[in-house]
Amino acid sequence: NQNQLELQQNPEYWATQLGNYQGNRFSELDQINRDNVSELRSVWQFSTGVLRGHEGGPLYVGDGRLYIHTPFPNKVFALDLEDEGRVVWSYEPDQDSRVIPVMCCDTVNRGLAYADGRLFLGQADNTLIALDAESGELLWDVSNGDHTVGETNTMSPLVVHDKVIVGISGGEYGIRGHMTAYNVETGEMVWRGYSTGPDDEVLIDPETTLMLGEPIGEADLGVSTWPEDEWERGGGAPWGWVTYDPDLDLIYYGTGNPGTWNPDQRTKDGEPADNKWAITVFARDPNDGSVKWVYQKVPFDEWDYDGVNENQLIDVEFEGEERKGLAIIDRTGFGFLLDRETGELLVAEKFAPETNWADSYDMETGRPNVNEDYSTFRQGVNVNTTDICPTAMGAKNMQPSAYSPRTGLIYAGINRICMNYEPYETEYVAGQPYVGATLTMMPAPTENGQMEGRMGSFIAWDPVAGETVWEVDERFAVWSGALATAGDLAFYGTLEGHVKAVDIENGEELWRFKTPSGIIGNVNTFMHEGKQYVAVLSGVGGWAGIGLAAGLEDPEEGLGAVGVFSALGDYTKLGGVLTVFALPD
Ligand SMILES: O=C(O)c1cc(C(=O)O)c2c(n1)C(=O)C(=O)c1cc(C(=O)O)[nH]c1-2
Repeated sequence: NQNQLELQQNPEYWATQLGNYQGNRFSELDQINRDNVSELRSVWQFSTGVLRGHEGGPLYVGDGRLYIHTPFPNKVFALDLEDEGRVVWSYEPDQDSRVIPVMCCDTVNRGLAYADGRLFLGQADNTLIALDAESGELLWDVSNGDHTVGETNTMSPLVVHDKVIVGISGGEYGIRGHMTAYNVETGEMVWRGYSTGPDDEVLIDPETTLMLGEPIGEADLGVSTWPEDEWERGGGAPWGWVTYDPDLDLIYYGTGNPGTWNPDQRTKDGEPADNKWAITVFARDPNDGSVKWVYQKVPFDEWDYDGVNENQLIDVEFEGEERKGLAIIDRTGFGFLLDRETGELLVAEKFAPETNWADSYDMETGRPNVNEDYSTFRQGVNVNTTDICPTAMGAKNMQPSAYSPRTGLIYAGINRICMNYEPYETEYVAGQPYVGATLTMMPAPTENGQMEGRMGSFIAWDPVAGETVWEVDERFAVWSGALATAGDLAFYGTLEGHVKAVDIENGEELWRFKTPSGIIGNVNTFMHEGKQYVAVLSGVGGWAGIGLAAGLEDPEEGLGAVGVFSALGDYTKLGGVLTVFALPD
């Protein structure tokens, strides 16, 4: 989209949730920098009036307003930046509250998209809407799914050309994932590509769609790699972020976990089956949805390693050659680097050293070398496989990472937790959970000098060398999106509610501020009338904060999240607040 591209190229704006199409969450602004960040102060705060987890962040497109959103009921606010956040307009959709209990991981929403004077929001109940940014008036709405069968929406749409592209959630309800494009002006559906099923519905051509750089060759793997009709309940919900390369004209996203979490129900002839195309990176042509290449990160998932984490598009030098790279800080604990033109796998190394479900990746086949001791399938149904690292939450969840072209490093908040996982036989009932596993979680083992019992860290990752350059321990999982700036700073939030700025070179903490609630949103920055601002939504929740958000107390509830984060309530409580920071005049 030409307007979105122009806005992204202006460093004063923050026009899309990930900062640019490439997903880099990097700002060229340097008014706030290493030397003065200690003076950064809150200039105003705004309470959204909504209690549960606040993900995503504010957009700024140069019109003197911040556009923010909330979790269910998905209110939208336009706030006047020149008048301490005065509400210019607000919009509240009318939604069926029966969607709340079918949202797996809190009633979160990852934010608005913007282009050509329109704001786009994917409501929890799958209604995709376009609002007039000037007035807040509803321009059109369209239904992208049915919440009565467990389909919901939490993701932020992405505008590419004249299309707004949106996925769907419901991997824990046996839905069939898809990515869909709608016309920006009318809301009319243009294409839909499913994650599982026959090629003509996934929009794969086995003769031309590549896998590891070669044509797939075999037809309908999205059907044949499942037992019977299990692909119809196959999950693969693409509920995370979409990135876009304007030169190659390709969009990139990953699909979530396959159907039930009980691997035994996804075998063929009693042996593991690939369950394609769950946990797969898709490169699609945004014009017609056709698939250019696929890479399945985890064939036959046994741990809920949803593959939806953001695909950062970065240009790298790899073995002496310039490559158009795609980097992932993946849920599996591995940092991947792929060629984004062909889908070839270049690097797969552990960024969370405790990762034990696989020892490594076979770079020829692109498959993980699974460790049988932690294979929940080999250990068996109704057997509790213990001390698997990372947990089903992944070594990194949806919290988007940042990339600085100045350092060539990726900055990410990560999770340091491990789990016990016991699969059990489950039956599909539309609109009911289709999970089939019981989980408990505990802090990952620490090494000398690391914070005892720490459950998170903030890391700088070299995506080409496949090495962690520095890391900072955090008490809880870091569930907030990172920001990197030309002021030599990296920012992130913590579940206790701190927003922190660290030295991008070594992770040394230079500034912190305690917001009113835990942070699972993303730190954004922009400039208005010569002043650089930093802004973040706080409001604890998400899967990590589900105990607080949904009032759960049994440690096994929230699939083990309630138990491992039970101490969180000692540090923070619920409540959505936008905090805007600037340097003193
Ligand atoms: O498979 C799915 O459909 C699905 C959806 C979502 C979601 O939409 O929030 C999450 C997950 N899975 C999931 O596995 C997960 O770890 C998770 C964390 C969060 C969050 O916002 O904190 N959402 C989700």
